[in-house]
Amino acid sequence: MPVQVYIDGQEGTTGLKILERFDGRSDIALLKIDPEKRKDNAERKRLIHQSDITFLCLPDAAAVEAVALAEGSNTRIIDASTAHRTNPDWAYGFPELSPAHRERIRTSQRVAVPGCYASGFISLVYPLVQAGILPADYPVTAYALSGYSGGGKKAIAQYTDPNRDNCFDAPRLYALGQTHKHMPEMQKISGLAYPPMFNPIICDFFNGMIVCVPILTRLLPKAVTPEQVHAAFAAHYANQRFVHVTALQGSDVLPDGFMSANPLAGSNDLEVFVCGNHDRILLCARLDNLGKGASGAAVQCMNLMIGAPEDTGLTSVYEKE
Ligand SMILES: NC(=O)C1=CN([C@@H]2O[C@H](COP(=O)(O)OP(=O)(O)OC[C@H]3O[C@@H](n4cnc5c(N)ncnc54)[C@H](OP(=O)(O)O)[C@@H]3O)[C@@H](O)[C@H]2O)C=CC1
Ligand SMILES: CC(=O)N[C@@H](CCC(=O)OP(=O)(O)O)C(=O)O
Repeated sequence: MPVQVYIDGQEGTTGLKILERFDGRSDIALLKIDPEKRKDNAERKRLIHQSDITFLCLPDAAAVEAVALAEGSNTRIIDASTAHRTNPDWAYGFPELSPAHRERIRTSQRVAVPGCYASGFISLVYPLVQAGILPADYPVTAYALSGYSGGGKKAIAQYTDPNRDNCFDAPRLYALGQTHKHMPEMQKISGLAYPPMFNPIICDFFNGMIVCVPILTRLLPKAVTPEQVHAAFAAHYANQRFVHVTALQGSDVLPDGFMSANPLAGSNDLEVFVCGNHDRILLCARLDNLGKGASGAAVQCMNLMIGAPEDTGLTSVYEKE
């Protein structure tokens, strides 16, 4: 019997990407809303109640509303929005963080999909806090590059407008007031005592992302080398299908010295890089903001929840091990 799945927000950037990942699956039966009725609450409620799994690919306020509409049903919800990521009643949808995270996702009625920047950040900081390398009160800073699809339909329309202003040609800093919406989950899930300083940059390419976290080793209570940090990541992510700890990098990061933000586009991969030197270690996470940063992670969570192989419908640029 196929699992009945409804996507609330099926016409949006994330909703459409989830649909793409369902191509060819016979274990799923999709419940589709008439596009004319996509904001009709009675129709949304009917489909949410009819489904076994509902994905929410909506702005935060509409996601909260959808959860209220689901009341009284047994529907399991996977929310791609920011609304429930720090809510203790919801599982945080990042199975590679620990066996406990994977198990909670598998058994939960409510799963929040991590934010794209947060996925990169947490993949770097959580293992080091757990390993006792990074103290909870370390003054963590992060900067990140994102393709414009991370801004949803509105940003895509701005960037693809043939008459756009030339300010869109250049990378643009934003969230300069240090209030980016991913900061609460970055802090809480990583186990940090304070919010990080976080500076995102939106760029003129469709999808792809790098999140960077610099570590000044002289600020750490215990001496640590890049080799030890690399070993901690390798142990933490051993045998994960989608999280890859790349070889320890020297000061020249990649063969030509550049790290591009888009080679994982379309995949559900996340790569961890340990760069820099003994004084200044630079951690980088590279992912597709629409893949492991959104729809890929959402589908991975669903696979766990319905007992399907975790990688069904998901691609990796790495050979299957
Ligand atoms: N893009 C990304 O990289 C990521 C996005 N997310 C999150 O996923 C969610 C969706 O984002 P994204 O796909 O980018 O957004 P989009 O703006 O591309 O799509 C949102 C969709 O929701 C629909 N919608 C809005 N209000 C309602 C409502 N009340 N009832 C039903 N449908 C409604 C919109 O309809 P209409 O067509 O009328 O606009 C639109 O189709 C957001 O919370 C976002 O923060 C998460 C991770 C990454
Ligand atoms: C480039 C860009 O605008 N990115 C979005 C984040 C995309 C994302 O992952 O956001 P949620 O998962 O929290 O919806 C932003 O900074 O608001």
